[in-house]
Order: sequence, then C-alpha cells, then structure tokens
Amino acid sequence: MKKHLTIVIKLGTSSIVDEKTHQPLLSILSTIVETAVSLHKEGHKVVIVSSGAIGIALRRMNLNRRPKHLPKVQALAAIGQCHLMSLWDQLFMHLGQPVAQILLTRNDIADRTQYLNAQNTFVELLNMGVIPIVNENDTLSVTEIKFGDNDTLSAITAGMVQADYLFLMTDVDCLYDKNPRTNPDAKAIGVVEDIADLEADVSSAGSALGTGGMSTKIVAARLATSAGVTTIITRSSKPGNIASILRYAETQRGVRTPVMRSPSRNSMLSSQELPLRIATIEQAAMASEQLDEALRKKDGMNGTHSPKPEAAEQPPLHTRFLPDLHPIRDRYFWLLHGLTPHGTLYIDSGAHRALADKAGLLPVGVVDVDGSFAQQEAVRIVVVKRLSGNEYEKHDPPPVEVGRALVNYSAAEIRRIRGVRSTEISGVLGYADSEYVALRENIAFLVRNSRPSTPSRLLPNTEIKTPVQA
Ligand SMILES: Nc1ncnc2c1ncn2[C@@H]1O[C@H](COP(=O)(O)OP(=O)(O)O)[C@@H](O)[C@H]1O
Ligand SMILES: N[C@@H](CCC(=O)OP(=O)(O)O)C(=O)O
Repeated sequence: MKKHLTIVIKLGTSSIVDEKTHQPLLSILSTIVETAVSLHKEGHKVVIVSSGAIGIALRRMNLNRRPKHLPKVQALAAIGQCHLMSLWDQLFMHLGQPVAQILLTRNDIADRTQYLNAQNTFVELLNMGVIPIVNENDTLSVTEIKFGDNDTLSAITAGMVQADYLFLMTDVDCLYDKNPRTNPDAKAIGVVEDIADLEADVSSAGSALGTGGMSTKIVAARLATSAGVTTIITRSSKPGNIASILRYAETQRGVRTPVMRSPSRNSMLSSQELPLRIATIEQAAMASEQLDEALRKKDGMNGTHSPKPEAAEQPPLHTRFLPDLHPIRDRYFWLLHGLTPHGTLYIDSGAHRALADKAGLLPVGVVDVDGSFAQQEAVRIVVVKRLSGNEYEKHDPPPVEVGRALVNYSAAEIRRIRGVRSTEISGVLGYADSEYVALRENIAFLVRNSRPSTPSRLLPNTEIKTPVQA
C-alpha cells in the first residue's frame, strides 16, 4: 500500500469481553494493539472505537447480566470505562504508542461549533501520532442524546475524520444472507456495491452483550459509505486480518460491476466483456483484471488508462461495502447525521425542484408540518404530491424523505405560514425573521444512487464458524 490511509477500527463488546465469563479477551486486545501500531508505523492514521465498558464492569462488580435499570447501567459504564481505558493504555504503552480517550454523546456534536471542535481534536491527535480511543459517554447518555450503539458512533467518527476505511470487527466472519448462528446454510456476502440492493436478513439479535446485532452494522455501513468510507465487516478474533484485507481492498479500489448506460461512454464495455455480477472474491479479482485488460485495449490508442494494478492476494473472509460515488462530506454530513431531527416538513415537488436547483425553501412550498421543534433545530424533508391547498397524497406516490434541514422558524410558526408567499410572512406572524423556512446552505440531501440495481456478491459455500468454534 502506497497511500497513507485513515482507518477507523470498531470493536464490539463481543470482541472485548467473553460473552459468558465477561473476562477481557486479552489476546484480541493485544493483537489489535499490535495491528494498530504496525499500521501506524506504515504511516496510516488509526482511530479505535471501543465498546465493552459495561461488559467489563459486569465482571468487576460480580454481576451475571446487564441490569435493566438505566442509572445502574450508567454507573457500570463509569466503572467499566476506567478499567477499559487502563487496559488499552497499558497494552499500547508496551509498544510505546500514546493513546487518548474521546467520549461522545449525540448532544456534543449537535452544535456545529462543538462538532468542529471534536473534529479538530481528532485531527490534532492524529497529527501528533496519537491513537484516539472512542466510546459513547454512556454515563451521560439518555435516549434523546444517545447514538444508541457504537456501530453508528463509529460511522459518524469515520465521517468526521474523513476515513478511508471503517472496520466493524465482530464475532462472525462477515455478513451472511441470514444469521449464521441459527442457519448453517447461510451464505457469505463478499461485496455490497449498493446497500439499497442488499438482500440479507439481519433482523435477529446479536451476542448476549452486543447492541443491535448485524442490523446496526448495516445502518453504520450505509452512513459511512455515504461519506465515502469503504466499510468492512470481519471477525475480530484475528485482528491481523485487517492488514491483508486492507491490502486486498486497495487493489480493488474503484472496481465496480460495470454498468452499460450509454454506448458513447468509452469506458463502458459490451455485454460479452462484462465481468460476473455475482462473483466470489477470486472471481471478482479475476474479473477486475479482465476489465482492466479490456479497458486498456480500448484506451490503447491514446494510452489514457492507468497501468495494470498489482495482482490481488487472497484475503481472509470479510464483507466489503463500497463507498458512494458522490460522498457527502463536511457540513452536509453533519446536517444529515450529526443532528437528531425533531420533526418533519412535507414539501411539494415544485419546492423539491427548486431546492435541487440550489434555492432555499420558501413557505409557499411547505404542505404540512409534523412534530415540535424550535428555530435552528433539525427536521426531515419529505416530498409529497400536493392535491389541493394543504392536502397531499399519502399512498400513491408515497411520501419520500429526501434530506434534512435546519429551520429558521419553529413548528408552530411554520404551521401558520405554510403555503403563503414570503412577502406575507410578516402579515401572518407579525414579524419576518427570514423569507426562507430554511436556507439552502442548511439543507442536505440524502444521496440516492443512480446506478441500476447491483446485487451483492455472494461467496461460494464457506464453512460457518460460530463464535465458539472460531
Ligand atoms: N445476516 C447476518 N449475518 C451475520 N451475523 C448476523 C446476521 N444476523 C444476525 N447476526 C448476528 O449478529 C451478531 C453480531 O452482532 P453483535 O453481537 O451486536 O456484535 P458486536 O458486539 O460485535 O457489535 C452475530 O454474532 C450474529 O449472531
Ligand atoms: N458504549 C457501550 C457499548 C454499546 C454498543 O454499541 O455495544 P456493541 O454493540 O457491542 O458495539 C459500552 O462501552 O459498553
């Protein structure tokens, strides 16, 4: 690998403490430390998102299971976080690597200035050669200000530090089309080009101490890939695999199932030249070489195509989610994922078109309002088909969420000015703070991939190892 990458590694509780005895899994922690230090020595920047505070506290306090009572859980988090950080610090200290603790709640990043402060701290720590170790500040978090799970927190962290890779390390080899713990015939998924096309059952719960099972990892992958971060799910018991998966993934960077959209695009191939849509890792690697070869031949005249990539080495089992082609970064990422929406604005298709043309949201385009929010709070933007007045179609077509916005008026105010011209705002409210309900710079669109559906690539029959066998 030539490039200096930024890599976020997330370890779930199941990777930090034994599911039954709650004893720290020292061998995993040590190998993660060795891996992180060796990546760091190669010039990469590494951030660790570590769960496990509550799990580790269970053993400290001789408890058999996680309590239900919130203050007790928060007290345990305070006990465990201290122990957890001391473990990480000692292990990293043996290799002379300084670390830093960052504890976040959603509230901490809801304010743009605080978000930027957190981002600056990450940048500074990484520039100082320090490995930040992140966890949710469970002692302060209640439902309203919780990220909820560290998968989401790791994806937000990856977006914040503009990471190249997010590794979601867990107790199974990869994502399967159904839960491998209960389905011995589950099939491993190698590459997910577009999460919208993912067909996998992730509805069942995860390990005894984990939060959310696979479903929160898919949410995290969606969020991280939208910010341009390649996301990998793999087994934590062999952290050394991170380096080989990284090497492999770097050889595959930019390789996607080619799509024939326009015959005039010179990088598009004919159907005979297309590689397999559903492929094993080996087939995908081979297909990418064939594709490269074909493109090289096509571009041979003017020599525009890049040189042949290095041959891909055989990687350990993992699922790789490819980053979006048009990543959302910086302020727009913060608007979409840093803030919790407090309500919904239903807008008509004319307003949607105007927003797409970079205009702000005028009250005349707002059809309805849901929820209770104040000025400068975040709301969902949902497009509906206006029928007459403020009536809209609820089913055909269904309302579609297209983005998020920070509003200039409260929910109560917008209910009064919806559908009116901006010049009439002061007549209705007695004042007019702005002609816009939301300024364009305060509106962010969720990216919808315009590629035709690309099924996830399944791997050939792989032996399923349960957490106990691994
Ligand atoms: N489709 C699926 N593919 C893989 N694992 C799945 C799937 N559906 C559910 N799971 C479960 O998700 C678990 C991992 O989630 P979790 O226990 O929350 O991990 P962590 O503590 O690492 O965050 C696996 O042990 C597995 O039982
Ligand atoms: N913040 C909590 C972990 C929450 C969480 O998301 O856990 P997991 O699903 O195991 O990654 C703790 O440190 O115990």
